[in-house]
Amino acid sequence: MTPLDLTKLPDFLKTQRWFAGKAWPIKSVSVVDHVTMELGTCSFTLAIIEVIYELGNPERYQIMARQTPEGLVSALEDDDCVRAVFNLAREGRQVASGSGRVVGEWIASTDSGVALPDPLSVRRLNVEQSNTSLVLGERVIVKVIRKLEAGVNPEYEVGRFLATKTSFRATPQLVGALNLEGPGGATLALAHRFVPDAVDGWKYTLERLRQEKALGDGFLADMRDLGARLGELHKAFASAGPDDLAFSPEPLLQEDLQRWSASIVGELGVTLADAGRLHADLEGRRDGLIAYAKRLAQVAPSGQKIRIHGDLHLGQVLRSKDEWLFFDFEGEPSRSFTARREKYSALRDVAGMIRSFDYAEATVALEGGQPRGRVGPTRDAFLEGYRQAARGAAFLPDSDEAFNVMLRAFELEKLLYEVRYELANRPDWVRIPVEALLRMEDAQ
Ligand SMILES: Nc1ncnc2c1ncn2[C@@H]1O[C@H](COP(=O)(O)OP(=O)(O)O)[C@@H](O)[C@H]1O
Ligand SMILES: O=P(O)(O)O[C@H]1O[C@H](CO)[C@@H](O[C@H]2O[C@H](CO)[C@@H](O)[C@H](O)[C@H]2O)[C@H](O)[C@H]1O
Repeated sequence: MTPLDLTKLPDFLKTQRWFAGKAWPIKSVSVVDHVTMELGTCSFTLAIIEVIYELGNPERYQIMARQTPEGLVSALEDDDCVRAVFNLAREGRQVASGSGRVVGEWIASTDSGVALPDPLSVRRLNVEQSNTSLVLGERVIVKVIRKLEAGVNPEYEVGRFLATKTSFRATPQLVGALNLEGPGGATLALAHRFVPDAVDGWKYTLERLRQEKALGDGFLADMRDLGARLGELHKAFASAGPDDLAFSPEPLLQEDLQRWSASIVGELGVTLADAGRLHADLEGRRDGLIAYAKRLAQVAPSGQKIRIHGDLHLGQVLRSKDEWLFFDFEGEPSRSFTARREKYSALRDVAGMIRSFDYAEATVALEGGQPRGRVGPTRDAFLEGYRQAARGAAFLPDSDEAFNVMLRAFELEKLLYEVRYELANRPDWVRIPVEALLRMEDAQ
């Protein structure tokens, strides 16, 4: 097989949808590890490359490509190669790499439900995404992970935990994975059950808000259900035994609350410094907002820290057959894997979803002046479902007051994250979290 022409990599990267560094001048690209894949009719190079920019931190990416006289071509454009990559996981095969090995894994306990058609069709998911997803036989969705981080991938770890250690099924089950073991170790691909005809929660909610000026009972019942499923997800996380160190619940201590509170105050400083130039009126809210974070440090500690979803919003749930399913457990993309794997208060996920209701209402209002005021009932229904499902759980704070103070502080934390996220990615959207910050009443 012709080796890859490394001098062509920067140009190749700039044409790839998943490449996050398009705006930055590249200084150099080097290969950290590679595998020559000779898989039946398909041959290509799987390479882990490191991109060094003129400015900023280096990034690692996975490419699966082959050299042709016309230039580099992605192997995933070839259906046979997609099937061959999938079969590495399906058959639990191993292939040596330059400094480690690629290990395929098929999760036996979920196998029985995945009857794959033969021949196995391949469909590319043409959506804006930071990875590359392919649907096989309309039964399995394989996500080839592009930007690689150091450490254990939370989406792999959580998917494996839920599929093998719990009976929680409100999620497309993880059925297989490809991991690179060795010095450049990383999760390379994940295979989940594909949910046909699913609509994501964001599209679903926007549609309902567009149609229903006054929210109907059906929509509020769906939101109650969403809350209940989240309560069950948290109960599944909290069910880990004491030997499962990555998942077992831990007591929530005063120092946790103090650490989280200090971190929110720090994020407030950074965020107002960035956003304050565009939205001068935010500065006047600084003290009022700091009070929310400070109240968090004064709460009497109760409940537990558990593993959580970590980046929960309406785009991270699917609606299919009148059921909600949670997916994409990779956590907030801007944080390190270590930070995303930390145990936290479950209320952080609750706050994330509540923020999404405000985003949905603001989006519909911007489209054509639909009335405001629908976040409150949506939030109430969602919280009612959550509290009912999680009632008596050891991970929840032991008083309503602590519940509310913590929830408000995590809503503020998410709002600040959203301001930074929007400034970096979608400046036109920054007004949504900024306006919500301006609306926050003074903490009691
Ligand atoms: N199991 C699944 N079944 C059906 N559709 C899915 C499934 N998982 C993901 N999707 C769809 O694929 C899109 C991209 O998946 P996601 O895991 O969010 O990729 P990325 O992390 O690259 O953004 C999602 O927005 C969703 O619409
Ligand atoms: O889905 P990702 O893991 O990439 O999450 C990131 O992008 C989200 C936007 O796509 C962002 O979510 C924010 O916008 C949503 C509407 O597009 C809204 O529903 C969310 O509530 C809001 O936070 C998310 O924060 C970011 O991590």
